[in-house]
Amino acid sequence: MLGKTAVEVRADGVAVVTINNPPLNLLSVDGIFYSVDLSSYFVLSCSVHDYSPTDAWNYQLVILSLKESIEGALIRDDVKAIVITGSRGKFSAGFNVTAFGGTQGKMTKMELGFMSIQIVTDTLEAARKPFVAAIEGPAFGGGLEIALACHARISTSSAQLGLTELQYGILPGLGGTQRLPRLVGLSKALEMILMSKRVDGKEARILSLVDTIAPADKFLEVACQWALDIVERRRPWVISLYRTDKLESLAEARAILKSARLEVQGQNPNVVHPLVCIDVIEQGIVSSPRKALRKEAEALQELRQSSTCRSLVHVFFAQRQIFKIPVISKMNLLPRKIVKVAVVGGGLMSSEIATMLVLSNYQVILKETNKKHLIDAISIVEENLQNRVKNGRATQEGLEKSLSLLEGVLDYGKFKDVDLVIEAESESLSLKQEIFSNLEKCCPLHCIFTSNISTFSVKLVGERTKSQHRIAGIHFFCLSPVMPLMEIVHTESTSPQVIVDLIDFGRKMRKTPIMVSDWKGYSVTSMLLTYLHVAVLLAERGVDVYRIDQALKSFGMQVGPFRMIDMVGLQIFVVISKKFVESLPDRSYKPHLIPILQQDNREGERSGKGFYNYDNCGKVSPDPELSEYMKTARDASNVTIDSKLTKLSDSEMVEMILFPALNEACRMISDGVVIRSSDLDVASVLGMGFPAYRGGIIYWSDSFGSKYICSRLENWSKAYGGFFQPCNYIMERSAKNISLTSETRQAKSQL
Ligand SMILES: C[C@H](O)CC(=O)SCCNC(=O)CCNC(=O)[C@H](O)C(C)(C)COP(=O)(O)OP(=O)(O)OC[C@H]1O[C@@H](n2cnc3c(N)ncnc32)[C@H](O)[C@@H]1OP(=O)(O)O
Repeated sequence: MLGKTAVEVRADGVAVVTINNPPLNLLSVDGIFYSVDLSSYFVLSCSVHDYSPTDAWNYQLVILSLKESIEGALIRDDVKAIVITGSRGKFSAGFNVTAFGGTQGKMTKMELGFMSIQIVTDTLEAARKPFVAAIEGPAFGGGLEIALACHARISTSSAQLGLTELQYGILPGLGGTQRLPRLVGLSKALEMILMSKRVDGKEARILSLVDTIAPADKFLEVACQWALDIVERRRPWVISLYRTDKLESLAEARAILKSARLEVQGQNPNVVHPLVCIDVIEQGIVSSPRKALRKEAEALQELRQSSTCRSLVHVFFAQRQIFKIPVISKMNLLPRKIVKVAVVGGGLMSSEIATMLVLSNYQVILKETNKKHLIDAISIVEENLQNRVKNGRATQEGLEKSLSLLEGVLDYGKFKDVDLVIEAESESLSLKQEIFSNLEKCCPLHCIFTSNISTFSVKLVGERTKSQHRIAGIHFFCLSPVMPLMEIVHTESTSPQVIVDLIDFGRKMRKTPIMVSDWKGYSVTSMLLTYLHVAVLLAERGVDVYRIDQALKSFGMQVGPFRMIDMVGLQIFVVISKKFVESLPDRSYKPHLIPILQQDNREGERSGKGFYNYDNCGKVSPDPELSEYMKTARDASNVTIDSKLTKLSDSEMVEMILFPALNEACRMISDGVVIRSSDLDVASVLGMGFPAYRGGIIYWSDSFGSKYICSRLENWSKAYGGFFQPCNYIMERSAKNISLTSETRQAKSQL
């Protein structure tokens, strides 16, 4: 039965309690437990079985089944110690997060307090028999918190441990705020909790989060022996909640908490849950951990109903949906191994792609036709890798290993064992078609041919081959090395196997791959470009560049648009913009300012100057000289300062810059470019730096409604041209007053 925990009492007197709620042994199956008033139940009864009318939900709430199992083991005379583990190699991935973000149910403040205090603290941690957690696979959120309350933890080296609750806008609710700092020290605990950081068993051992690591075939045995050793007093019986030896002194702790508060306020000024979490941790340190447990439960009850929580839970599930490709997912195809990748073309983009590939341990052939261009391209890869060493993200040894994976070539001689080709040549259809014909002649039959950013449809690029089934597009997002997004462009002929291979390739590159249809060469990149273009339009009409960046940062974007252009590099921005402007002139803005900056070698962060100044220590500062460039750009293009725009409030500015990007996103939904609208929420978060706590760009639109968005775009389009013209999707929905997130009548993607 779902949600059951199994108990096996061994001959040596150890009861092994196994959480058995496959596939991830979540502690609850769904949000149902929030619709039950547990507080009144637990006042009446302490046994799950006494509560017969809702026996079914008892098993929905796995933690109650766990409580029953451990209470059963505690009263048995033949049980000396208890080991808690999870079935099928997974300890527990914590609570089902669908239970969070809703406002349903009558959960009172007592309920999570009950679980945290009566079950985890008073039944488990305070038991007269020792508990040991045997951890394999994931131990996240509430799963790890149960392990923290055990008197010792044994894990495999590949186990994954973390208190990931802040990722959902809540805080650890089963005592994690109190026990983790006491086990690993306050600094480390804050780092793990505030960043929802996951560590493997090896790192957990270094942190003293686990007591020892053991091989997968022995860890349960080791845990049982450890439990018996505690009984025999050969190992310490440690109650985490009252440990103080790992905690910093009170003065140090206060200083650490103060700087953590400043940091989270600086990073995320619009969310409260990290600050609430720090308050709860502090209370445990300066007052009493038990009082803090109650505060933790109350805070969880409050936070789980917030819009931040709802948005973050939406993003969590949207991210998981992305990997589900209707039809193909059901085929159960396994990805083929990609070992060697060829990059064709020696421009800046090819060097960036080659850098990412060697960093992901792929063997790489970089092909150019011109020797000098090849040498230049390889030196850019070297420079990229050197920069990683300089800023401490890699070692010299790592750099040498990465470089050893790269080989520059001038012909196709070494393509006979290549598994994947990424063509990144300049924008000439005939050149691209010729390259694809050559690839067909020189590469093995299984090799996948892809084209990187192109204004031409992928189908057209591969037209002269007989290999349509193995042709696709790969778009690395502009900020490729930093943005964890990758687009896979499929045609109607791309085979399901190739799609599965490319999704796996994306995952191995640590990117989230989003599927888009081969549609006139425009894709998610156009959403980002529109956002950047409007920002430039406003700046050229007199709005201060740094004010624009600050307004967008305050809204929650990871970086403002001009800082982002500097990070991408003006050269790459121009290359991508040019294609966008050429193919969609009515939907793009041709920036006048950028070429003027480039004339003075202001190429962005890489050159030390762009919209900002960058010093050698990585300090970024506004440049007072920028206003001169602005003036020159205005004079050269006859653009004048627009007092209406310079008087925009910050929130009006945010809308004016983000609604056109939303407009682009809506076009992609209605044209069936993406599989589902939530894919664009993920794309905006991972590709544009849109704040996840606002749920992504489409989800966010619900806070305005289609009518408002449409009317704003219409007004701007009257004043500033077709660039702002709302698409049919928005106009139709506005006319009917339907939300932009509603899936009704959404055009179907080809997949
Ligand atoms: C009170 C407490 O303090 C609060 C909490 O416990 S909050 C919960 C903390 N837990 C987490 O953050 C774990 C989140 N999950 C994960 O990171 C990953 O699922 C994992 C690393 C555990 C496994 O990854 P992987 O093997 O790739 O499986 P994945 O596809 O992600 O998940 C399998 C299914 O479980 C679902 N799932 C995973 N974790 C879930 C969770 N915590 N709640 C609800 N559903 C979850 C996924 O959506 C997916 O559903 P689907 O099959 O319908 O698409």
